[in-house]
This record gives sequence, structure tokens and C-alpha cells, in this order.
Amino acid sequence: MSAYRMISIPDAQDIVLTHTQPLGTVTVGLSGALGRVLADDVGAPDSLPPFPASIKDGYAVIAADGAGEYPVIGESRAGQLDDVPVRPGTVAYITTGAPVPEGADAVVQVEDTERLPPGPDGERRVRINKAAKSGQDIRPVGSDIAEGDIVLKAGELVGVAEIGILATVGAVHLKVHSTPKVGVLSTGDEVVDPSTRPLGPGQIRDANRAMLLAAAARAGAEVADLGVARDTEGHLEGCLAAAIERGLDVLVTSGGVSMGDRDLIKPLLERQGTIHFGRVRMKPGKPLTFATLALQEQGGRQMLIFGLPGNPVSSFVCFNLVVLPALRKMAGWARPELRRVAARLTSDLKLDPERPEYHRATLQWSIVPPGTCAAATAANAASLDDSASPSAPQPQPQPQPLGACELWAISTGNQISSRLLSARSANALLEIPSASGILPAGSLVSALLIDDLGCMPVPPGGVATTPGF
Ligand SMILES: Nc1nc2c(c(=O)[nH]1)N[C@H]1C(S)=C(S)[C@@H](COP(=O)(O)OP(=O)(O)OC[C@H]3O[C@@H](n4cnc5c(N)ncnc54)[C@H](O)[C@@H]3O)O[C@H]1N2
Ligand code: MOO
Repeated sequence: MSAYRMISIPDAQDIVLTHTQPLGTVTVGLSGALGRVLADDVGAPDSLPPFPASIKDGYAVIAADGAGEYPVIGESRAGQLDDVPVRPGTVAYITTGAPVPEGADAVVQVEDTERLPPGPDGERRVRINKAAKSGQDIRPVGSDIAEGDIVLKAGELVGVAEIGILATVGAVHLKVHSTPKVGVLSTGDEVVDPSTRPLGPGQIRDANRAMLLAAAARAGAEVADLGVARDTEGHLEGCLAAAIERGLDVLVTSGGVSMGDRDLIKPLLERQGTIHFGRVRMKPGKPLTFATLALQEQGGRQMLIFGLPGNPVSSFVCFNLVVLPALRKMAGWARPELRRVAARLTSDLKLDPERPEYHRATLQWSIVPPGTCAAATAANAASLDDSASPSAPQPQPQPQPLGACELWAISTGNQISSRLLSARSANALLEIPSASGILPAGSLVSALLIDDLGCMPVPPGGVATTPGF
């Protein structure tokens, strides 16, 4: 009998987030802001455009003058203007983005004009073929961004466009939330470095450390590789002490949390900290353990410790479900939880009567009708299978029409928690309730996104574009 009560995954997530606080703030330069969460609002110190700017290459005119032949009394180029006012009966040459000279109230694009031979005194002349409306092809001051506008708010995540917006308003020193320092430790005497070849008796290569380091780094964390702890209390204790010394916010271990006599993580955490849960009703990941350590020698600050199960898929799933939201919250995310969408199953799923399951799947935008699910699954499995013969005759794929499409979830196959290939190409964890029997193909299920939908597989033939596009 385990000493730990089995709790639900939503309870586990709540407990983790309750013990997780956003980190303090730090000031970074523009290039260091990507992927960070702003701690302050960012305002515009000036207007954009800062002057009435031309939208076209052409001539700055007085609209009321209308079509006709005019002397060109000056030029306004982006970054360089003659400062000659346009008076009635005159025009000025202007380029896109350049300030509209004083006096002019419209721009006529060059396509609607014709250059004329110079006048008797060598003066440039042009024929305006189309009368302009006042304001035509001019961006008024502040029409893109008005002085004093809040362009980004505290709590917003800085992506690529936001970097451009920050640059536009001259915000080059930014207060952002700190990102967590995360250490990753594998455990187990059988676990050896990935470079080991051939494997000795009983050995397996350490998949979890590289995978969890990558996952934490992708979440924006500063990562520390803590190696592999041997299955002795002394060595494990030494590894924990080293992790504490590094000033980590989070320690992620894998392995050694189950019921074996060498599963030493829980006893160690019981001795040194507080275990908040040690079993979760979920598949995979049942022995998932979460603890906090109050570090007296570091001003009493808390370190979070996630004891992930050793089976690689269990580690992968648990990282996504509980560690990632915690890292996001520390980094300042207001909504750190995984995003949920709905998708239809392309194949029957066998239900687990004891534990709700996070079934790994690849979501695809697709119009597979339920009746053809088996064929669709087989076709997808073949497309994911490197060993499928490239010379086999392939049916010509047709682009899928736009109407009636929805997200379909293609199972990654055998879901045993040792088979990391079940996480290959997975962009979602399907939330499959615990029950007996089968969930039939075509059923609508909720799915937690664990990867970028922008990278999802392209359906055979692609998806048709908007009619008329
Ligand atoms: N009597 C019971 N036994 C087990 C139970 C249980 O309830 N009662 N739960 C099972 C479940 S569910 C899981 S999940 C595993 C978790 O076990 P541990 O966290 O203690 O992990 P280990 O025993 O250390 O390893 C399990 C498995 O994973 C391999 N492993 C470990 N570390 C790595 C690594 N870094 N890279 C690749 N593979 C790794 C290890 O060799 C084992 O095969 O416990 C069940 N047992
Ligand atoms: O819960 Mo364990 O993670 O089934 O393999």
C-alpha cells in the first residue's frame, strides 16, 4: 500500500500552481525580450508617423488645384526634404514615407502624372492627370500609433511582432519577469549517458535528461544539467545538495518515485522538505510527486521539486501537465495552463477502467468523415512510418475543401509509457476519461495542445484556400 493518497490531475495542477509564484523582474535589452512577459505597460513617447507621411511615390499637391500642368518647386524624400512650402499652382515631388510639405493636402501617385519637358527657365514641370481629394494618400500624424498610447500591456508575452512594436516606440530597456532556473537530474543505476555504445548488461540510455532539459529550455528556462544520481541515499542526497547550491528555482528529477526498494526520491523529499502529493490518478504518470523545500540558508526561499516517473513517456506527459504551467507562472504568464481544443478521433480507443488517460495524438485539420476513419488512420500511420516503401504507388492527393473541416486526432499508436515513439509528432494530449469499453472513432474529445499547431502535418493535397483567394 502506498502512503500517498491518489489525487486527481486538476487537484495536482491546482496544488502546484498554489505553491508557484511569479518571479521578480529584471531589465533586459530589446533582443533579450523575446519570449519574456512584460512587467510594465509600454507607452509610445511620440506619434507614428511623427509627421503627415506620403503613402505613395508621386507629387504633393493642393487638392483644390485639380488636374493640370504645374511647376515642381521642390522634393520631399524619406529622410530628406527641401522645406519649400507648396503654394497654390505648384506641386512637390515626394517619395513613400516622406513628410508632406507644408501647404500640400494630398498626394497624387506617379502613375496618375506625366513628366513634362522643363519650362523656359529650366524649371521641372509635371502634368497631374487626376484631380486629388484632400487627404488622399497621406497618413495623418499618429494614425498608426498616437503619442501616449499603451502599445503593450504588463503581462503580455513578447513575440516577434511585439519586438518590432517595442523597437518602433523606442523601448529598448524593458522590465520583464525573470525566467526560472531549472535543474534536471536523472536517477537510476541502469541509466547511462546517451553516447554509450554498446550498452552493458541491464543498461539503458538516459532519454529523460536530454528531453526534459530541452523541454525546460523551450519553455524559456535557464537550464542546468545535473547528471545522473546513483541508486544510493548518499549519492542522491549529494545531488540534491548540489542542486540547492546552484540556486535553482525548480528541480526536475526522473525515476525512483514508485514502489521499489530503490525508489529513493520520496523518502529523501520527506526527510528534507514537504511532499504535497505523491500519486495522481492519471495514465501515464501515476507516481508523480511534487514537493517544496524551504531553503533556510538562502533566506527561506522555496525550491519546487518535481519527481517525475522514470518511464520516458510518463516524464514527458507529466512535464507538460504540471511542470510547464509552473514554469510559465514563474515567468509571469497570467494563464499558464495548456490550451484546450476539441478534436475527433480517427480510430477507436480502448478505455482504461482505472485511470483517465492522456493519449498522445497528432492533430490535423482534416475532413475525414467518420466512416473512413480506419483508412485515414492507416494512411497517416504510413506517412509517419519511415520504413514505408517510397516506391509503392501513391494515390494522387486532392486538396481538402474548406467547408466542414475540423481538427482530427490521430493516435500515435501503442501508448505504453516506456514507448517514447508514442510522443513522436504528438502535438496534443487527448483527455480520455476512465471507463470500460471503447471510445469509438468519430467521438469528439478535448485535447491539450503541447506543440505548435502551426507545425501540424499538412493534410494530403493541402487545404483549399478561400474561394476567390
Ligand atoms: N509495485 C508497483 N510498481 C510500479 C508502480 C506501482 O504503482 N506499483 N507504478 C508503475 C508506474 S505507473 C510507473 S510510471 C513506474 C515509475 O517508476 P519510477 O519512477 O520509480 O521509475 P524507475 O523505476 O526508476 O524507472 C521506470 C522505467 O523507466 C526507465 N527509466 C528511468 N529513468 C530513465 C531515463 N532517464 N531515461 C530512460 N529511461 C529511464 C527505467 O529503466 C525503467 O524501465 O513504476 C511502475 N512500477
Ligand atoms: O503511470 Mo505509469 O506512468 O503508467 O507508466
